[in-house]
Amino acid sequence: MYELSKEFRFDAAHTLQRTVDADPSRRIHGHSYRAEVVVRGRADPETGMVIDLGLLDRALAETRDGLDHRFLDEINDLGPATMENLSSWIWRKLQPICPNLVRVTVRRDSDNGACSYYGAETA
Ligand SMILES: Nc1nc2c(c(=O)[nH]1)N=C([C@H](O)[C@H](O)COP(=O)(O)OP(=O)(O)OP(=O)(O)O)CN2
Ligand SMILES: [Zn+2]
Repeated sequence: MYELSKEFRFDAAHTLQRTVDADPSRRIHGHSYRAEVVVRGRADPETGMVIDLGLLDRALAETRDGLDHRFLDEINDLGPATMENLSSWIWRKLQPICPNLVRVTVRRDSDNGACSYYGAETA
C-alpha cells in the first residue's frame, strides 16, 4: 500500500464570526494557506502508479482556482471560512476524481494552525 501526497498554496480573504478576537475577525482580512492532499492505494502493476500525479495536478489546479485570491465568504457551498470547512470543501471537489483520497490537511502558517479532514465516514 502506498500514500501519495501533493500540496498547493492559496491566499484568500474572509471574515469570521467568533467570540474570541471578535472585532478583527469580523473585519475582512486575509491568510496564506497550504493544502495537502493524500491519496492511498496499490500501485497499478502496469503503470507503477497509484494515480498519475499529472491527473492529480490538474484536479488540484482546478480546486485551487476556486479558492486562490477569492473572498471566501462568497463561496456558496463553503459555509463559514474556517480551516475545517476549507478542508472538507477541498475533499468534496477532489473526491469524484480521486476516490482513494484519505486526507486533506489545510495549514495556516501565520498562526501555526492546521486542520485535517478524513471524509464523512470518519468525521
Ligand atoms: N477552529 C477554528 N478556529 C478558528 C479558525 C479556524 O479556521 N478554525 N480561524 C480563525 C480565523 O481565521 C482567525 O483569523 C485566526 O485568528 P488568529 O488566531 O488571531 O490568527 P491571525 O493570524 O489571523 O491573527 P494575527 O493577529 O495576524 O496574528 C479563528 N479561529
Ligand atoms: Zn481569519
